[in-house]
Amino acid sequence: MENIEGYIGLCVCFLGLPASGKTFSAGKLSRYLSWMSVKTEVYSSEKYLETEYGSSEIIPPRYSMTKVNLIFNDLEAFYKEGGHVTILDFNECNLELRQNIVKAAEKRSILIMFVEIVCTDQKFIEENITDICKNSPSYKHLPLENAKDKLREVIKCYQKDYTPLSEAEDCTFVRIIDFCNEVNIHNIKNYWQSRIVYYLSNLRTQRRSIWLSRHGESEFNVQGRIGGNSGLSSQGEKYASLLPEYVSKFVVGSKGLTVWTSSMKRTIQTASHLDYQKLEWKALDELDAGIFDGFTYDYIEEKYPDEARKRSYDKFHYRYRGGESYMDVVRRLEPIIMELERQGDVFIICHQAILRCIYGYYHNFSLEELPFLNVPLHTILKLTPTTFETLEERLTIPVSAVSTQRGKH
Ligand SMILES: O=P(O)(O)OC[C@H]1O[C@@](CO)(OP(=O)(O)O)[C@@H](O)[C@@H]1O
Repeated sequence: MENIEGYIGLCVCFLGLPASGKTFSAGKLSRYLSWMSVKTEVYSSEKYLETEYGSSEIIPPRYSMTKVNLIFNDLEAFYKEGGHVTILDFNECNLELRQNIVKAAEKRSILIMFVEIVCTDQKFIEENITDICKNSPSYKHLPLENAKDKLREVIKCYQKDYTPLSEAEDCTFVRIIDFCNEVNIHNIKNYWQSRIVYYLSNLRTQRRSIWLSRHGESEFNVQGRIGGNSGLSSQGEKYASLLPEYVSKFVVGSKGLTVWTSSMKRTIQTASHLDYQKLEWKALDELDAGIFDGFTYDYIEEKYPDEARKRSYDKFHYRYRGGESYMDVVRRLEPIIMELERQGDVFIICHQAILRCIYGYYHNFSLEELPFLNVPLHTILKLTPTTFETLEERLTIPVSAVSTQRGKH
């Protein structure tokens, strides 16, 4: 991330009532930025209230100037160690808190951007209340029904002095109302702020899943060759022909399903028996192995030992001569991620390196870990992002296939 002129870093400050979907959006934004190589950290502002929270008192504690300064001292330390973006998640939205934040940020040359999340969907709020009460350190020690009553009371308290952001405040903000049905933007100053607005205004906070699979085993997989555009092996064909049966069982609500494939033969063949709307994406094509396309790993090690060494030394950044690195793949997958965040039921059939990058985004793996993630052939993954983690189910289809997983060496 390039420096933001005149500032030591950017702080994205989420405001809104508890259970409105803020923590989900803040977590997703953090994952997205980290995946795009922007060093990002979420600071749970609640942590700074710990001593008072969890008592039998319903009136929630407030962030005094002293507390806001404590938070900002930590943010400052993060930027000084090379961090780029911090994300704060406040369970309230009032003028005094904003003024304290602006003061603390100005003093330290931190650029502030507010994100106000508004939700009026009672069903969604109630689901979130349950989720928070089961998972949040402030509530999970209480019996569920007591915790829910307490949180509802806390929400009422925060509602009393809720002041929406206003153009008159002269600060940068985006207000997202009811899952992006309405988005208000004010005073965006630079490239990263506009990227963040774009991401957040595509993000659907309602619970939904995506399904992922590699193509069926290919002829090249059997021969241990990388890249290429070969067709499916006989085992791969079997996988493709069984897919409709498993997809109809495993993919809930599959009527409106869209199947995304790459533009390569092996993914298109794998999807060929599926009777759903299909979309081909060039951006989902496998990592380009450049001049090594079609080679085996043994051959590369024998003929190009330096290249093999460089790749095993830093697999994420290593770019094949005339081809791509995993980092390049992440860059080209960004529009796919953006589109996925907007869409409903999607089943993606793609390739090993591509799947590792998408999977890593949803599970928040570090970039260095992506090239080693295990995504076996003939397995459907169902990922369901929630506020606190991405839930995963794996369905292995009983058709044997070679393993193409290689450990670190
Ligand atoms: O990054 P590594 O572990 O080499 O794996 C990526 C490779 O996975 C493969 C299989 O080995 O994907 P795919 O099955 O989609 O063909 C190669 O084409 C590709 O080069």
